[in-house]
Amino acid sequence: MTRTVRAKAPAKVNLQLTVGPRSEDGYHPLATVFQALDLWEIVEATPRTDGRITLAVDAAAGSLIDTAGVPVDESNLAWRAAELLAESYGIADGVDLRIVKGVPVAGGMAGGSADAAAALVACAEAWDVGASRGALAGLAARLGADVPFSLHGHTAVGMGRGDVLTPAMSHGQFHWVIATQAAGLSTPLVFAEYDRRVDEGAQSPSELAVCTEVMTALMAGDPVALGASLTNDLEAPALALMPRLMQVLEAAEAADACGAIVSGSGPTVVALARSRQHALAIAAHLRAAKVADAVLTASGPAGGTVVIQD
Ligand SMILES: C[C@@](CO)(OP(=O)(O)O)[C@H](O)COP(=O)(O)OP(=O)(O)OC[C@H]1O[C@@H](n2ccc(N)nc2=O)[C@H](O)[C@@H]1O
Ligand SMILES: Nc1ncnc2c1ncn2[C@@H]1O[C@H](COP(=O)(O)OP(=O)(O)O)[C@@H](O)[C@H]1O
Repeated sequence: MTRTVRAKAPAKVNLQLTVGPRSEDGYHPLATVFQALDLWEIVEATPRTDGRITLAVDAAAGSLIDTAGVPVDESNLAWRAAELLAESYGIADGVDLRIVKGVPVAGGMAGGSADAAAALVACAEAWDVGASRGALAGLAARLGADVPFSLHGHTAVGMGRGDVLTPAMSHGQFHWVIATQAAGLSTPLVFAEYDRRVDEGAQSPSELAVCTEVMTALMAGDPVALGASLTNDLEAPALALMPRLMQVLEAAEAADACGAIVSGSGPTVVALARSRQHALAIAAHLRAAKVADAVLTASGPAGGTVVIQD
C-alpha cells in the first residue's frame, strides 16, 4: 500500500554572519551562528512506481505566504533533493512531493533549504533507503550551503560555506519578531553587492572567528546581551539594495527591541524581544509603523528536520 510520509524542517536566523573574501569557486568563507526558529516547511512524499517526480506547492494555512516565486519544476530544491537521494541509493521509484510553506520565500530564512532537508528525510523514509543521518547530511551539503543546518536545527556554528557545523550550547527560548517584505532579495546578488563594496573599500572582509559575546549570551539565555551582539556582514549590502529596510530596523529600535538585524541575505528583518509578551508588543508597533508587508512572531532554538508522526 502506498503511504504518504510528512517531514518538517525549520526556518533559520543568523545571529552572527561574518563573511570572508570571495573564493575562486565564487563562494565566500563564513563564520556564522545559526538558530533554528519554530516556523516550519512541511514536505509530503508519496512514492510512485513509474520513476517520475511531481511537485505541488501550497502556503501553510493562515500564513499569507506568496508562493508565486517558488519553482515547481526540477529547479526546486525539494525536487533536486529527491533526485539526488534516488541517484545515490539506486532508487527506481518516483515520488509525488507536496510542499506546505510556512517560511517566507527569498527572505534570508532558508525556506528553500528547509524544503531540501525535509524532502531528503521524507523521501528516505518513503523509499525506505536506510540512509543514516550522517549520510543525509553529506547529501544536504551538495544541495546548498544552508541545507545541512536545516537538517540539523537547534543552534550551531557554521564554518566553510556555512555547511561545516558544530552544535552550540544555548539556554532557554528566545522570542523573535519577523518583519517580511513582499519583494525578495537574491542571495547571489547580495553577495555580489558585498564584493562590490569590498572592492570599493566601503566594507572590509572580517576575521572569520566566532563572536564570544554571542556564545556567552546564548549560554546565559540572555536576550538583552544577545540582541546587543547580533552582527551581519550582509546587512550593509542588503540595505544598499533595499534602503527601506533601514526603516524596519529603526522601528524595531523605537519599539525597544533587544536588537534587530537583517536575516542572512535579507530582506527579512528579525528583532529580538525580552519575552513572548514583548515580542507581541514589538510586532504591534511594526505593524502600526507599516514598514513591512507581514509581521510574525517565532521562537528558537527549534529542532531539526524530522518525520511528523500522524
Ligand atoms: C546567506 C545565507 C546565510 O545563511 O543564507 P540566506 O540568506 O540565503 O538564507 C547562506 O550563506 C546562503 O546559503 P544558500 O542559500 O544555501 O546558498 P547556496 O544555494 O549554496 O548558494 C547560492 C549562492 O550564494 C552565494 N554564496 C552562498 C554561500 C556562501 N558561503 N558564499 C556564497 O557566496 C554564491 O553566490 C552561491 O552561488
Ligand atoms: N523549495 C523552494 N522554496 C523556495 N524557493 C526555492 C525553492 N527551490 C528553489 N527556490 C529558489 O530559491 C530562491 C531563494 O529561496 P529561499 O530559500 O526561500 O530564500 P533564502 O535563500 O533567501 O533563504 C527562491 O527565490 C526560488 O527561486
